[in-house]
Amino acid sequence: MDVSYLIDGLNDFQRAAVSAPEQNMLVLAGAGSGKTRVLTHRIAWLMQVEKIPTYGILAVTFTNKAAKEMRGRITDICPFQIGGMWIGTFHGIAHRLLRLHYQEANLPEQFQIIDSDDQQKMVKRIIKSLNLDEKYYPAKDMQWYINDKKDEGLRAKHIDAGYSLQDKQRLQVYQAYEEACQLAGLVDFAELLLRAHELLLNNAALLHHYQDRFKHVLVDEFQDTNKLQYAWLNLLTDRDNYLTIVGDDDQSIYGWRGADVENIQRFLKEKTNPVTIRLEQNYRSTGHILNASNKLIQNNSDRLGKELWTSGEDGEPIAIYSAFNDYDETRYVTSQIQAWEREGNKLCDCAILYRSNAQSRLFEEQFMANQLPYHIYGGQRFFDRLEIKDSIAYLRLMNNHQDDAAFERIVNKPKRKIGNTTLDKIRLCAREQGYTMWQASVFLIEEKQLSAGARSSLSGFIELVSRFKSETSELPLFQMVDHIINHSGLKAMFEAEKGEKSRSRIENLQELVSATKGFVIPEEEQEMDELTAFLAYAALESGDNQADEFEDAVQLMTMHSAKGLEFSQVFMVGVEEGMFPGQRSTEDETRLAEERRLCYVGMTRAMQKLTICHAESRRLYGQEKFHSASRFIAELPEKDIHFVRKQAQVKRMQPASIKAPVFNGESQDVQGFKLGQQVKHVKFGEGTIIAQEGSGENSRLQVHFSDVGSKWLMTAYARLEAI
Ligand SMILES: Nc1ncnc2c1ncn2[C@@H]1O[C@H](COP(=O)(O)OP(=O)(O)OP(=O)(O)O)[C@@H](O)[C@H]1O
Ligand SMILES: [Mg+2]
Repeated sequence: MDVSYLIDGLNDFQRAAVSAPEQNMLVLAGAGSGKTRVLTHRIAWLMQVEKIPTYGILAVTFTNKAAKEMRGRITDICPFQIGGMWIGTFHGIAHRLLRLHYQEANLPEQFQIIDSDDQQKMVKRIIKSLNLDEKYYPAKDMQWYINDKKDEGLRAKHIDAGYSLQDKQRLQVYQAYEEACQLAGLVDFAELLLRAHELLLNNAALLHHYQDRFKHVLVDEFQDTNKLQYAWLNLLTDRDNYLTIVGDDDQSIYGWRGADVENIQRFLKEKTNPVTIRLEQNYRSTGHILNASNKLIQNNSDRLGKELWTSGEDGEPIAIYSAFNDYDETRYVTSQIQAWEREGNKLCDCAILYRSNAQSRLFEEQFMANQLPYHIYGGQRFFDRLEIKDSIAYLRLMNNHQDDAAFERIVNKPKRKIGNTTLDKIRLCAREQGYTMWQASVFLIEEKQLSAGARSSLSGFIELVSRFKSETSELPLFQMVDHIINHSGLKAMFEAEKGEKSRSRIENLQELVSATKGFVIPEEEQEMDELTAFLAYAALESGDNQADEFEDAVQLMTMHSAKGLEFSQVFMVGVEEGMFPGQRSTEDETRLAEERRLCYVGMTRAMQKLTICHAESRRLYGQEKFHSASRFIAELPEKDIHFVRKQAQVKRMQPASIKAPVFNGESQDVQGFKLGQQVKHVKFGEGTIIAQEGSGENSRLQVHFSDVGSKWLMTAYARLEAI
């Protein structure tokens, strides 16, 4: 078979990696050097040249989207079906293993995955049930504590209780939480991995089976694996099989979540004869973008060290836009995107990257006003909407009566007169008897330990859920969901609420029916029944695969979620001291280095055009904040950047000298005033209009006065005079 097409278009180093003999291998290289491409071609090569069957390959990626793309790319370059290949995220793969081997993993067959929100609620209930004060043990902190320990591979029983009361009680919460989850058959995200690791660690036969099966395990974005993930990979490839890792230490951006870049060194030390291949040619970005990102990252110490070059053109210098404020920043970006579209480019080739999700709001408003289609990644997932979580909780409880998280969520939803007194009794009974909420309810009903009213309401609920199970057991999934939505009272409850919000909730319920109708069990997950596979999908799906992804729309996302992606034109916004790097990161070298890596990730997403924006003032949490440009901007070489409005920079240093700012963005008239206009106020003196909000009677203007600084004024009452 002629496989030269798999290496033809590659450079020598890429080719060496793709066609290497079977071995443990590290591909260490900077952004845009073709790591992901090499990984895909390597998989195709292994199958065609080394004759590794599809089921002999396990590929791990960072997101579901990346997994889907990788499957697509391999399909494109392979002449045969690759259905049996395992490609997924750590969570997805761990989940499959646990489903397949739930008994060995000591889980009930119907175990369910809980998300972070459910987890927090569970932790909260545990803290309460242990009579601990949430002031000293905030549920969120305890949740972090638990997940952190799990990421390190530690169960409560492995941890030394220590001497302080606080340590002891935290451990007590962890232990009680573990017990509650075990009883209810619930598995949180960190638990998926921990169990999957223990599953292999404690079952030699199973471990050998998978070691024999997966001849090659290949991992993309390896720099962001945590200790436990590495331990699992290491264990799985500890026989006559091989681990290939692909990564870039300069792009390690999840340290705060336990990712450990030391894993690269561990790999080199612990695996047999690891071979390192470095790729140094960048194919993604223009010369200016590449050079500036290289220079930026050189400000970090402790790097493995890489230099990237490109044979491509220098392109345009990076544009630095100094906005007056956040509105100005938004308007500028919008006008640039409109111009880009007018030049015949596609909107989906254009991305706006920010440090935190909250920054998307102004862009959304501006895009809506300008009728620019946009897609936000990492916004609220469809499956996280309240009404969808409610419906899914019914499905879960029907599927597994012991699911306490689902029970708590819907026992009184819609209201069926099961109040807190009854619930507290159930919780107490559950704790004392070691029961789940369901078991405790049945017990209390049978033992007649509740008031007649409470008993009848509670047995009504228990019967309802049991009935659902028998009524729907023969139905296809979408009819099952339809039945539940209509007969649980959920739909009627939202209908009774009236208003825009409830209308959209009802539409979403309909959408859920459609989603289940269109749901196909992935080819490689055929062992699961439809309901189980769907519930897993709802829990693990990233929310970024929604239909409008295919629409031509501007892409908005955090720099974290942009990892691995590329766009012709990129805007990085809010690049200010206090925002990026964030306030807390400026006080800590390690955090600052991680922020710089994030900046490197952001910049290297751009192929042709990169614009970095910062705003001199910004409304945050209802307050006006003044920020200077980020130190990261100052770290870029002069020759690779171009200030779009240098004047604003000068002005920032000497605020008193503001006279006639040049305004480049679009501006609309607000009651006769325009952005950038000079005005006079009776009390504050002379100033410049730097922002506007709202329209007509309710409009407000922000004016920067030479003497007193910036003030927001109601246009209608400020009695401003144009000068
Ligand atoms: N040999 C090559 N010839 C032409 N284009 C290439 C070559 N290798 C990679 N590319 C292209 O360069 C771009 C970057 O490749 P890829 O996404 O694989 O890089 P990466 O190293 O995984 O980047 P990141 O670190 O951001 O994940 C892609 O558009 C890819 O198709
Ligand atoms: Mg990549």
